[in-house]
Amino acid sequence: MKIFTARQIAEIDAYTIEHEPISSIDLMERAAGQIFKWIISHFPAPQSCKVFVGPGNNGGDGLALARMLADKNYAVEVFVLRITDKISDEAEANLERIRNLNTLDLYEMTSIESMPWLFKDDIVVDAIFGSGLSRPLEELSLDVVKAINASDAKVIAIDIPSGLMGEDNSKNNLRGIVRADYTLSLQFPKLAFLFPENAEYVGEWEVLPIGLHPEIIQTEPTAYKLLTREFVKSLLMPRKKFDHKGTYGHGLLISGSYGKMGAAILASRASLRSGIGLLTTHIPRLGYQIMQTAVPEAMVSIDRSDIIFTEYPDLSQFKAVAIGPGIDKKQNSFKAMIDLLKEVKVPMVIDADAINIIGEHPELKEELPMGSIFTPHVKEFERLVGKSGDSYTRNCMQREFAKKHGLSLMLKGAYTAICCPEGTCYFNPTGNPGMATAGSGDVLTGIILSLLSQGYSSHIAAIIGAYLHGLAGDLASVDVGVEALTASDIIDYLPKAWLHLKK
Ligand SMILES: NC(=O)C1=CN([C@@H]2O[C@H](COP(=O)(O)OP(=O)(O)OC[C@H]3O[C@@H](n4cnc5c(N)ncnc54)[C@H](O)[C@@H]3O)[C@@H](O)[C@H]2O)[C@@H](O)CC1
Ligand SMILES: Nc1ncnc2c1ncn2[C@@H]1O[C@H](COP(=O)(O)OP(=O)(O)O)[C@@H](O)[C@H]1O
Ligand SMILES: [K+]
Repeated sequence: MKIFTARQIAEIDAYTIEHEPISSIDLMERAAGQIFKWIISHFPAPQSCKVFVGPGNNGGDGLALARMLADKNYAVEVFVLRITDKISDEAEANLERIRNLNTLDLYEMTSIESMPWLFKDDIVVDAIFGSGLSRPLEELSLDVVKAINASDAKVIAIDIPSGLMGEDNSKNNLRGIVRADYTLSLQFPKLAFLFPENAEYVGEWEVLPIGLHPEIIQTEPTAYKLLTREFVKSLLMPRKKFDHKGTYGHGLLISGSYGKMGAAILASRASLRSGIGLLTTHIPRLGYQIMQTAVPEAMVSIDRSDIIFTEYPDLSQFKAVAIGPGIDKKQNSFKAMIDLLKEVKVPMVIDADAINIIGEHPELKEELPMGSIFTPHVKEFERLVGKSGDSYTRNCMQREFAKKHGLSLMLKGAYTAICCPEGTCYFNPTGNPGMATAGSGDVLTGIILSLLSQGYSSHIAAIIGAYLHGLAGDLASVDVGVEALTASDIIDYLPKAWLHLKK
């Protein structure tokens, strides 16, 4: 699913109005109708609704919604914030439609003095500003937002919480953003919803389709996409009857050190559960018996060191190489890593301490093999790319780094972001907080190595890997819950995740 900027959404609205064609007021009616349907199914009447309305079309949506709710016997009070004398034509038309209704109460607010008391059982509809917000809130709208945030009422934001910018909030006044319980986004999610620091404003969000024109949605370019099952499924390569294990490639996993052999086991098992033909896991000597016992399907390559990574096997037979899970950052590992980066010609997955080593030795950035995949979490990302104060800026840095070095850079988190060398950034919706547990990143590395070995190109391996990993975690959480979920559970649910993805 494409994610557009606020400016693009305005263009898509305008295109729809001209080419469907549909009048702006009817499109608004459609939007309000969708929100209305959502509210009556989640909060059936009778309920007390207080609708706060701003000067633009977001306010217009709120006014149309208020009429629909009143008609359905909700106790509706509408508060029109008189922020400016100008009010959009569609909002004005909807205001006219309710002016003489005796099924609702209409108030004009010129100062915070007329702010109503908000009760715990009230539903507050936030229709103050939508995607047309151009600057941080001030004066009356800021005061109203603060009052809404101070209440215990259930807050439903139309399209986007008022005060939140669709993309860049690095210069916003954070006290002037509605903290919604639910955000009902029209047709598309906003980029800002995917950043962790905005979760407290957005609450639970849902996308409500309003029938914007499919032609422009298809042709309008965007750098941001949210992964869907259909899209990920379309990337899968079918297995053919006469395929053999050579068809699915031989991968090399360099993993583990003294005290961290578990990482090698988790990544190996995940790789084998994701379709790889042959797997060799290179580990320090002392891990030999552990590996052979825990993962009999994997071949084992033994380092001369008992406890760390210091060398690697002949690379000619491998279709992909992954390095990182549990390797540590000792000096000899760093040296072996330099040689490896110089010699490798196949795509790599670079994770954990392998990322940290490159972060500590910036000169290594010049050696990064093209087409590789980096899988940092935020801390590793900062060591590799640099620090930033907010997620939007971090995302810009991430896209820039991926382009500059010609690689896929995946930033792991609740909406893992995968930035590709050509500039697109995909966000992964699968996964849950149960996956914030030791070793779940190692599992991801194993899955991606497996996909690369099978011949998937780098960014596609990253996309399928992230989606499948999160899906396995989601399916596991249904049975074991989020608290008890372990990285091994993610591996155990990979079979179900594959079946679910291919359904
Ligand atoms: N026909 C359409 O274009 C549709 C628009 N829709 C709704 O319209 C919204 C976008 O409408 P608009 O573009 O009118 O934008 P808004 O409703 O967000 O309002 C923007 C207006 O507020 C002013 N403004 C912006 N920031 C301000 C600030 N900080 N303080 C004071 N005034 C400020 C702007 O100058 C502009 O007049 C969407 O979020 C959605 O809810 C939906 O009805 C679907 C159809
Ligand atoms: N709240 C969350 N929602 C969805 N996925 C999550 C969440 N927390 C963690 N994950 C996923 O779990 C994995 C954790 O990786 P990482 O931090 O490297 O763990 P480790 O180093 O313990 O292996 C990532 O793929 C991340 O996207
Ligand atoms: K809003």
